[in-house]
Amino acid sequence: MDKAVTKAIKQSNNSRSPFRFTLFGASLYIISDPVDVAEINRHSKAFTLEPLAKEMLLKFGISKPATDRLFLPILKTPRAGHLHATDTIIDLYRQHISPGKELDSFVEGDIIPRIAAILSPTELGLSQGQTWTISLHRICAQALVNGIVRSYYGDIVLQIQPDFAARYMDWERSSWKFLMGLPWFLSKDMLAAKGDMINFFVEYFSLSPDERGHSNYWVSSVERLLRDLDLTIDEIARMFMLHTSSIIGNMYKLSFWLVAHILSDSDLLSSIILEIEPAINRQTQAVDHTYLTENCPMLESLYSEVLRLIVTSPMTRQVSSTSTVGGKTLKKGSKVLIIYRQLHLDLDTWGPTPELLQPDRFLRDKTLKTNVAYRPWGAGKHVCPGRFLAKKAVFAFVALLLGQYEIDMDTVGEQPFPRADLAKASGVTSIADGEDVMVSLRRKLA
Ligand code: HEM
Repeated sequence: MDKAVTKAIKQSNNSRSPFRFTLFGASLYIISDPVDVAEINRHSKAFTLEPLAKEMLLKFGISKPATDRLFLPILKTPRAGHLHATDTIIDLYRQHISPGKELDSFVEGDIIPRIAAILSPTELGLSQGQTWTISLHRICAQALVNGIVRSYYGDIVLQIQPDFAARYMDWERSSWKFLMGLPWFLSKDMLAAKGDMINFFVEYFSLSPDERGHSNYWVSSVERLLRDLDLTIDEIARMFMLHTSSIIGNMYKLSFWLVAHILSDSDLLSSIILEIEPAINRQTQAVDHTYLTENCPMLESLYSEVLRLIVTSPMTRQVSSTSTVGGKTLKKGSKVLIIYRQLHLDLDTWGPTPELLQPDRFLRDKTLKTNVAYRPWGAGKHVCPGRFLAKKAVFAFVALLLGQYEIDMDTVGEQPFPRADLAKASGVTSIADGEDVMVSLRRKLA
């Protein structure tokens, strides 16, 4: 999709005005001017997500009556007031993982201990002096898919699905077939992976709270809400599968790109190790996540720069009242498509070679983070509620990996920097097939 849209923008003489484009048979307006994108994000009533979200739920197997109930205002929830269940679920994310005590206790009590356990020398079977070679993609998925899923649903996940990450990857690899509506006989792998994921959640939500042995504010609040709306267990499973994909779908890929960039530049590696060192205790595996997010300017700048280059998520909205954007009239009922990558490669903002990574770009210019051409988390009503959690989890992962191990990209065979698969537009860019890198780990002295 990225290639097709870039080509279409070039064919329109790099015009930034909204233009019509046909994608997989559907007609859309492509919006690529950062100012127009900001306009659309500001007017969430005129450019709405609701009909598209409903379409997705129906396609994902939620019945029509249940989908309708998910969009009816619920008055009895004290905080939610007039919100409907779909908005209430987003509100619950914000209550749970916006900066504050709830987020800190989730990060300290669940997230860091689980990532630390997965990355511990004992778990990896590494004794002092030994070197171990492992796929970087695998270690990122172990820590930031298995670790995060267990933080949300508890360690019972291990019993229901010991390698949740591997099953999730099967779904991620094949989910484009679902999105494109391929017939069943061409989608057997996707259907099997989707079925495995749904079965996991059916099994989980069939357990009593005692049997689960773990409770998470967001999971139990959303479960209660969906049960109150009389969704079936199968529908509850499907809803959680969709949301769990938002929770785990991007952090492991972001960590992969972040660590790959750090390892490919020895000066950058040294400066980041120096920055994170005070935040990690190798003996206890304790991580000071506040220190990491407040006192590591180079890591912070690199994180912002990597996000700029790897967030490809397309944002779709439906025009609910005829509006003018960028001098063009967009008719009610039409759809708009914003590809964040187009903003993030804007020549006026990022200079003549926007595709090149500059680790200290955001350190040199502190205004860039709020520039209209920088929106890795979206903006407006639908801005990502998980951005604070994502940063803390990814920084903790980087600190636990680089703080505990001497780590090298395996240069046997002279691996070039891994290529991204820009054809799959799913949030953070995936690693192209066969582009994983091997890294060798040696335990540092405690
Ligand atoms: C690297 C990590 C992540 C990236 C790059 C990312 C990116 C984004 C973006 C660009 C949007 C806006 C989409 C739109 O406007 O249509 C979004 C929305 C969303 N994100 Fe994230 N996200 C990440 C992590 C997370 C995490 C950890 C969670 C939950 C724990 C999460 C939950 C959500 C949800 C629920 C929405 C929909 C919000 C709404 O519709 O109001 N994300 N994310």
